[in-house]
Amino acid sequence: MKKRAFLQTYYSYGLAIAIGIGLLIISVWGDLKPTVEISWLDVFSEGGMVILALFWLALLLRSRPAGRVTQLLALGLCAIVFSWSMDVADEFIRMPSTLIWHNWLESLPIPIALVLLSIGIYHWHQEEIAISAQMVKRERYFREHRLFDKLIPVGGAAYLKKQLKLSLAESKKLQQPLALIAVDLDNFNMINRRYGAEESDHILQLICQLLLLNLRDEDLICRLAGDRFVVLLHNTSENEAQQMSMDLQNAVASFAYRTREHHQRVFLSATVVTTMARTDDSDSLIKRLNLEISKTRQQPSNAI
Ligand SMILES: Nc1nc2c(ncn2[C@@H]2O[C@H](COP(=O)(O)OP(=O)(O)OP(=O)(O)O)[C@@H](O)[C@H]2O)c(=O)[nH]1
Repeated sequence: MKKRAFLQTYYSYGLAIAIGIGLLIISVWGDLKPTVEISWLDVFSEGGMVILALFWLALLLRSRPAGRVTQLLALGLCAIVFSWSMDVADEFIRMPSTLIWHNWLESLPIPIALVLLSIGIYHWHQEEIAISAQMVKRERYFREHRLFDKLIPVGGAAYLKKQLKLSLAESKKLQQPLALIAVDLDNFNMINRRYGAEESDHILQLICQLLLLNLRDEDLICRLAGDRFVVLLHNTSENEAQQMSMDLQNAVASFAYRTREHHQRVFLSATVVTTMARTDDSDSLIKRLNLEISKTRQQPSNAI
């Protein structure tokens, strides 16, 4: 069983058993209230809170890998769901007024939950700092997961346009050169047909990693479309950008890869072009890059 599926089962069963035991305890000591005494408004609002907390728990367990942060947050949320469930049960069951300990079932888990959640959120914060350091070449000014590519964890075309607008404004203000490099894999259509979509997806992911390795921390890479990546180079001269584009081209050409199934050696090459941002806006700059790629491809020395 996968770790995430195991976690989901483990916490769901644990929580269901805890709630079951809690209900059993209060129903042994208490009596069912007559319908007229039940406050349905309280039942719905408290029930809604339980459903919300279950929703948070489900999102957490579905999205996070196993580990200390997940464990602390999940335990904290389980304690909240347990406490709020007991609160709902309290609306249906009347406990003898001489009993005081049953209130602990509702009130005790809450401070425990808050402590667990606080420690979990603190470690989550530390984890986020570490992840942000690794994401530095994929996000420059902001993170917007909806604009990130699902297959390859870098920004897509919409993210590139937004970042380009910000970079253009910044380079104008600071009077610094802004260079762009486009890397387009050659004959990727053939790779797709020969090795299948799954293998080609994997190759695209690896190529993106390879390009990332060859960039500086202040550069930003996005996937403009299919097999075309664009790199934004802040405060970079044309000569520096040309040198980097040659490095990227050489990196792709020397990419040594064997397919996962039949271990066939895959050879790749890329058409790489460089352009400097001048007076144009983000749309015309991207258009210019695409045109440069087509022109370079049509040159006889690049005919494939
Ligand atoms: N596996 C995979 N293939 C993709 C993805 N996006 C686009 N493609 C494929 O990439 C190929 C791009 O085709 P073209 O634009 O003709 O590029 P090309 O075959 O590299 O041709 P040239 O660029 O002219 O060398 C097509 O076969 C697309 O199906 C993707 O996310 N995954």
